Amino acid sequence: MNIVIIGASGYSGAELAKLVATHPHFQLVGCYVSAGSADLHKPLSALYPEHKGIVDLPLQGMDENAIANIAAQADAVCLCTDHKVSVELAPQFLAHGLKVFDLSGGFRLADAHLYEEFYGFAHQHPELLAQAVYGLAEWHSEALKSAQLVAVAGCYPTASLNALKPLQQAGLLAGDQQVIINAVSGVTGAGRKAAIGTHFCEVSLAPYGLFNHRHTPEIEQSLQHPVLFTPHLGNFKRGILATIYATLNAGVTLDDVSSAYQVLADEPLIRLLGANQVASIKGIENQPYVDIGWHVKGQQLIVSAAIDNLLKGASGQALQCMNLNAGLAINTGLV
Ligand SMILES: NC(=O)C1=CN([C@@H]2O[C@H](COP(=O)(O)OP(=O)(O)OC[C@H]3O[C@@H](n4cnc5c(N)ncnc54)[C@H](OP(=O)(O)O)[C@@H]3O)[C@@H](O)[C@H]2O)C=CC1
Ligand SMILES: CC(=O)N[C@@H](CCC(=O)OP(=O)(O)O)C(=O)O
Repeated sequence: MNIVIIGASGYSGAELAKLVATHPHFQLVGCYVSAGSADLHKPLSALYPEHKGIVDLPLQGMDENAIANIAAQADAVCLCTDHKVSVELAPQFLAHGLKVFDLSGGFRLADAHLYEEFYGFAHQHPELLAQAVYGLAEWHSEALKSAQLVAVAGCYPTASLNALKPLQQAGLLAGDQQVIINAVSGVTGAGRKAAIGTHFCEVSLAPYGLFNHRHTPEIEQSLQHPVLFTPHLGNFKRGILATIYATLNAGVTLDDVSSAYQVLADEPLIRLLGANQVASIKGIENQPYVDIGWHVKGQQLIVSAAIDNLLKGASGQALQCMNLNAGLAINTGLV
């Protein structure tokens, strides 16, 4: 596949550019930013010196000729752009027959009305929501093989869902109890553009998005179980640690929980740390995995799950989806 990345100068786009450029079967044929970008024409490696010799392609602008130029040279585009930009761009590429892998939340929710409530805009292409395949790679591998439009799963949902879906699927979670998810993200989760809230000297561990973060409906849609999700911003660069509290059905044992996780045992990018183990940021920084550990006391369950937000939470998982779509092993180019 010849691949173009839009939003290549951002944190997830730059990470994905490196993964595609070093992939054994994909070719990176273009890197794009907005038409008025301050980084126009610079090689990506001028912004990210660690990419030197790996991705030296220049950043091109999304001007009026860009869509046609990209359609002439690429088989697929990766949208590493803001949700609203992705919603605007995706249909234009689909109309040219290109595959679209969108890293934003623009196509993740099935109910268009939720976009007004949780994203703050009315969705302009609700007809595409039913067509989009949710890119939680390990859980939708069959549908991803033939998808034209992939809505790569969000970062917090990726950690939370891989930790909870095995238990939900095995019927272990008490149906009348909310699951509580407290998750801490590094600052790269907020993107590259400067803002006072993510300024190094201003960041202090604190919750945000209480009761209204857009990942709540995304998690609930896939889990089919109510959650109380609270994200936190931490003063570190990359990684997400989710600590999850749930009530188990009466009689469920630690062994039952451990057995339920075996559904993921053969997945190369999921590391089951096991019972009485905890996941950590250190374990997954710059790694493409999700790490999961669990503890049980009576009916109480605590699960910890960790991912690198820019890899398993964004570009790594996008590459997993692209691998499946191209008929390759899910971990090609990752491990
Ligand atoms: N960071 C993370 O951990 C994760 C991010 N995501 C999602 O991925 C997407 C990108 O996030 P992130 O990498 O953090 O964002 P950044 O803010 O770091 O990067 C955004 C990129 O989009 C470019 N851009 C802005 N406007 C346009 C436009 N109109 N046309 C083309 N390119 C444009 C920017 O360049 P310029 O402004 O110079 O044009 C930049 O390259 C978001 O939707 C985010 O929600 C998903 C999972 C995790
Ligand atoms: C720390 C921080 O700000 N994180 C972002 C989530 C990361 C992201 O970009 O969200 P998606 O995975 O939905 O694309 C936020 O809470 O909005």
